[in-house]
Amino acid sequence: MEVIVPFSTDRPKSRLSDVLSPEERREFARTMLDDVLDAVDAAGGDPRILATDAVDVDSPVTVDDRPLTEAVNAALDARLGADSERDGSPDPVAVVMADLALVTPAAVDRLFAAGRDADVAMAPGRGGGTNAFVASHPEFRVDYHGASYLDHREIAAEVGADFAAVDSHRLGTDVDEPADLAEVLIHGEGRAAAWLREAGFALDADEGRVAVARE
Ligand SMILES: Nc1nc2c(ncn2[C@@H]2O[C@H](COP(=O)(O)OP(=O)(O)OP(=O)(O)O)[C@@H](O)[C@H]2O)c(=O)[nH]1
Ligand SMILES: C[C@H](OP(=O)(O)O)C(=O)O
Repeated sequence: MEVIVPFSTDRPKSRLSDVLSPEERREFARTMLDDVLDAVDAAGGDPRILATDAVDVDSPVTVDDRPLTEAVNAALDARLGADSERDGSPDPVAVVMADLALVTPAAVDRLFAAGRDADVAMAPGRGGGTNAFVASHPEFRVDYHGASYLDHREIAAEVGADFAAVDSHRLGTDVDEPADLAEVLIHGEGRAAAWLREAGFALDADEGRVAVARE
């Protein structure tokens, strides 16, 4: 299955600016991208990075500097279309964000399986975002930001697409804020977790909810 992986090269991960410098945020975003690409590959997916600028990586890259929603919708137009000459449904296409540092091949495989049974199968992120989905309905399009998971469920209903929620801790954990780094240190098995340890981050379980501290 083709898997579009949106990736912003322009001031990535700004919500981590209290704990990482601009150069570190670029490096960390890149390690998360590499983890996502490895998991997609290992699950038998065919990743294509949809980036705001050139990225030096072993998978194909499409550069589109429009805002996220427009760029993803252009990719969906090209793949799902509303092509009246096509027989049956379009092939499913997945969109998986590049900041899912806990993702594993098994988690991607579950997403693919759900996408074979529903017109739209979607993994919400914490806080109501949309971390990953598979769509095979010709009219499904995205509207990211805010509680986009709820908006996407509504869009699916409006176009008459069956919708399935994919309940997954690994797909549901996008790394946006310093508190999310604790999840990466607790559950991460890839390069992002190793990068954080190398950069001096460790769990801080002294008070209340487990957080991270840097040496
Ligand atoms: N192609 C593309 N990808 C984007 C864009 N904005 C964000 N992304 C990617 O979409 C995913 C979710 O991004 P966000 O967490 O909303 O934004 P971010 O830039 O990573 O982080 P913040 O600056 O903290 O909001 C990540 O994989 C980003 O790399 C964009 O304008 N275009
Ligand atoms: C792109 C956006 O990501 P978040 O800001 O929730 O990380 C969303 O999922 O709609």
